[in-house]
Amino acid sequence: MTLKLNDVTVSRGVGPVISNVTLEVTPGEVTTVVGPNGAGKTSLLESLSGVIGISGGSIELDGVDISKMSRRRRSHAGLAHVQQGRMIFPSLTVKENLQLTASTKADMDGALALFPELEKRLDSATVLLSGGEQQMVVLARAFAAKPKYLLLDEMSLGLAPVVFLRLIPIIEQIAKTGVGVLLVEQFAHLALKIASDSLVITSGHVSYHGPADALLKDPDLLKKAYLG
Ligand SMILES: Nc1ncnc2c1ncn2[C@@H]1O[C@H](COP(=O)(O)OP(=O)(O)OP(=O)(O)O)[C@@H](O)[C@H]1O
Repeated sequence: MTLKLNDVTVSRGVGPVISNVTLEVTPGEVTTVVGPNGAGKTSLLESLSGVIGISGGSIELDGVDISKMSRRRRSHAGLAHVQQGRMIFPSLTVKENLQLTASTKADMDGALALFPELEKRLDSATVLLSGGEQQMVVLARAFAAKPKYLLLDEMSLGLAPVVFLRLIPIIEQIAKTGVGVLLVEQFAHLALKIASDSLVITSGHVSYHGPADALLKDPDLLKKAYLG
C-alpha cells in the first residue's frame, strides 16, 4: 500500500518542469520534497492530485494506476491536496468549513482533537481567525475527509516561522494516524526533521533521494543537493 510515482515527467508551457521523478509515499510516514524556488515541487503535487496531467511515467495509488483519473476520482480514492494559499471559505464559520468534508460527527471530532485551539472558535467566521489558525482550519478540513494520502504544499507561506512551528507536530501526528503525508516546504530543516524519506529537486530533476536525517546531519550534502 503506497502512493507511487514511477519515472514521472510533467510538462508545462515550453517543456518539462519535472523529469523522471520516482517516489513512494508510505502510509504512516512523512515524505518531504524540498528544493529551490521554481524547482517544480508544486507541479509535482499538482500532477499527483490531477490538477495537471503527466507527459511520461505513471502514478499508482495502492496498486491502482490513477494517472488518467480525474481530480474528483483521485480524491474519492483517498488523495487530499492542500494547495498553496489559505483555501478557506472566509465567511463560513470554522464548524461550517469542517462540515464541508467531515461526513460524520466522529470525523469532525477526530479533526478537532488535533487542534484544541479550534474548539473555542467553532462558531467564529474563519475570516476573523489569525493566519496560523486559518491554516489549522485548512489542515483540519483536509484531515476530516479521512484521506489515505495527504499532499501539503508550502503551508508556511505567509506565516511567521514560530506560527508554522505549531503545525509541524500536528502534521507528524496526522501521519501517525496512518496517513501517508507528502510535504513540500520552504523551511527545509523543519520538514526534514519530521520526514523519513526525502527528495531534493532542482530544475525538475532529483538531486537527492534518501533518508531525511542524512541531509539534516550533513549540511554539505544538503547544500550540494540544492546546487543540483
Ligand atoms: N501555470 C503555469 N504555466 C506555465 N509554467 C508554469 C506554471 N506554473 C509553474 N510554471 C513553471 O514551472 C516551473 C516549476 O514551477 P513550480 O511552481 O512547480 O516550482 P516550485 O518548486 O513549486 O516553486 P516555488 O517554491 O516558487 O513555488 C517554473 O519554471 C514555473 O515558472
